[in-house]
Amino acid sequence: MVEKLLIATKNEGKAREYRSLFEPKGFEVITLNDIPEKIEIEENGTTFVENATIKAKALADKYQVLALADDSGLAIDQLNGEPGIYSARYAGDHDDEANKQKVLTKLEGVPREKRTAHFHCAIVVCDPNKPKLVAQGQVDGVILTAPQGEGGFGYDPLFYYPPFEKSFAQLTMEQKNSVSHRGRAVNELMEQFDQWWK
Ligand SMILES: O=c1[nH]c(=O)c2ncn([C@@H]3O[C@H](COP(=O)(O)OP(=O)(O)OP(=O)(O)O)[C@@H](O)[C@H]3O)c2[nH]1
Ligand SMILES: [Mg+2]
Repeated sequence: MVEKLLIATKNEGKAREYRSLFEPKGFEVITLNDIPEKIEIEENGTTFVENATIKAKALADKYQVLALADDSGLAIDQLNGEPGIYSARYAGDHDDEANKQKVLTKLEGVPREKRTAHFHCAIVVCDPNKPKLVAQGQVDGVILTAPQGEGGFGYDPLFYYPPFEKSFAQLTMEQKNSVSHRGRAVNELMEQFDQWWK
C-alpha cells in the first residue's frame, strides 16, 4: 500500500531530500508547495523540536493526514550556537545569500580550529489519532572562509565535512543523506516508525 506523507515544508531543498529519503520506502511524498491553499505557520517555538511539533501538528489537524515536519539549522560554536533556530531568517527571511554572508562576516579572522559548527535536525511526525513521534540527528563540520560547491541548499557551501574532505554542497544527494543531520534523523525515525504506525 502506498502511504501518503505530507511534509510540512515550503523549502524545496528539504523537499528534494525528503523525496529521495521516503520514496524508496514506498511513500508518496507531498509538500506544502503541492497544495494550492496558502498556509502560514508561525514558528514561535524556542527549540527545534517545538517548532517541528508546531508545523506537523498544524497540518495533521487541518487535513487529518499523516504529517512530518522538519525544523533544522546550523549552530556555530564561536557564535554561541547562532544562527540555531533562526537559521532560515538570520540576515533576511529565507535569503540564503545574505545568511551565508552574515556568517562569513561574523567569523572574519577566526582561525579554522575555532570555526567548528553543527547542523541539527528535529523531525516530528503527527497523526490525528496518535501521540507524536520525534527523532533527531546531528552532524559536525567546519565553516569555510568562502563558499565551495553548487549542490545542496542553505549554508551547505560553507559547511565543510572533514571525513569526506568536501563541503556539503560538493556531495551527491546520496552522500549528503548518508551522513547529514537529516539523514541521521530519518534513520532514527524509521527505527521507531513501524512500531508507532501499526
Ligand atoms: O545548508 C544547509 N543544509 C541543510 O541541510 C540544512 N538544513 C537546514 N538548514 C538551514 O536551516 C534552515 C531551516 O529552518 P526551518 O527548519 O524553519 O526551515 P525553512 O523555514 O527553510 O522551511 P520550512 O520547513 O519551515 O517550511 C534552512 O532554511 C537553512 O537555512 C540547512 N542549511
Ligand atoms: Mg521555517
